[in-house]
Amino acid sequence: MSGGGGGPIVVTRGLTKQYGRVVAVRDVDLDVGAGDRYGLLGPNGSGKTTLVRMLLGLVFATSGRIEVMGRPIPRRTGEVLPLVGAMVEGPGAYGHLSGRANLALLDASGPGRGSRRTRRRRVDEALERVGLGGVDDRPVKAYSLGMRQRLGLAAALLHAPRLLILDEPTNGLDPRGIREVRDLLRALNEDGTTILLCSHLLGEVEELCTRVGVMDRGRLVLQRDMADVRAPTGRVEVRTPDAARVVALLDGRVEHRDGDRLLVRAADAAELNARLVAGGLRVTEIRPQRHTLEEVVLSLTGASADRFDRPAEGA
Ligand SMILES: Nc1ncnc2c1ncn2[C@@H]1O[C@H](COP(=O)(O)OP(=O)(O)OP(=O)(O)O)[C@@H](O)[C@H]1O
Repeated sequence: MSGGGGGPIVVTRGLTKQYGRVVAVRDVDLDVGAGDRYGLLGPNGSGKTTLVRMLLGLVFATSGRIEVMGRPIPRRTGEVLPLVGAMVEGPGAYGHLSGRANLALLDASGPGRGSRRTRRRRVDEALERVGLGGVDDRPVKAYSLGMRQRLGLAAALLHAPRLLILDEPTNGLDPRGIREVRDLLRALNEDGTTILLCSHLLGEVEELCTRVGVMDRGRLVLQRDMADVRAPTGRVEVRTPDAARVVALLDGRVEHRDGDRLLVRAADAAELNARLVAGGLRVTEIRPQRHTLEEVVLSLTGASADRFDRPAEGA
């Protein structure tokens, strides 16, 4: 079974989950490779949460199989969980305790041992990493949603996981918080942590992820490295005040014209530019055409981009 970037970290084959008559996840073959920042993208109700819950052994599949770090789930979930940091249940915490006390409790129940001082440092470091280092001892029930989200992340980071699984990690954060979480996830990933996150936000996945999976009504309808999604299409976008003459010069290679903008079949923008200039034609702008993730997703799901920002009907 092949993974995405490095060796396989999460692999599913034919994974299906049915709740009564609702098929929440249908026949999914997921491949997350070591070192990936994998974004599982899909509108609300498309099955992302159910899928990641199955990976963690929290929900049992109806059929299909799962391997996380080479171990079959759910049979060997117990071996895998100490290597995984997860925030999928929403950032749950005891409201009457401080963030630090919540993490200390969690740490005490976790796999990592060590002296009191080691434990204290581990908690402090996790708080520091998510930007809650200076937080006072007010109870979690007084936290904003953004602070709770950060605390949930800190909990997922406590034991230096090899794999982080996060469901909508920027939920409730303001633009600055979103950027901080994104930077944090990039830094963790550079240190070797594989990241699998669910999101209904195209922009978030496009910005952060190296690999993308798109869910649509329970199916994984696309799974690709972002570099391939964003690869040049073999066409060049040209803007020129001499559009009619360019069309004549290139004879049949112009696929589309919109005023002074042309779409030209050509592999190399620099070469095309040289040819136009040599022909005495002026070029205002020229660049290889690339598809955005949004264009790729829409061509696959045939739906409006709006579906990624609000609940799907009848899902
Ligand atoms: N415990 C359950 N019992 C019955 N149906 C469920 C259950 N959990 C999920 N579903 C259904 O399965 C489908 C997929 O839900 P899921 O929560 O996995 O989607 P999602 O993409 O994560 O959406 P969201 O972002 O809203 O959580 C939905 O139709 C949902 O109603």
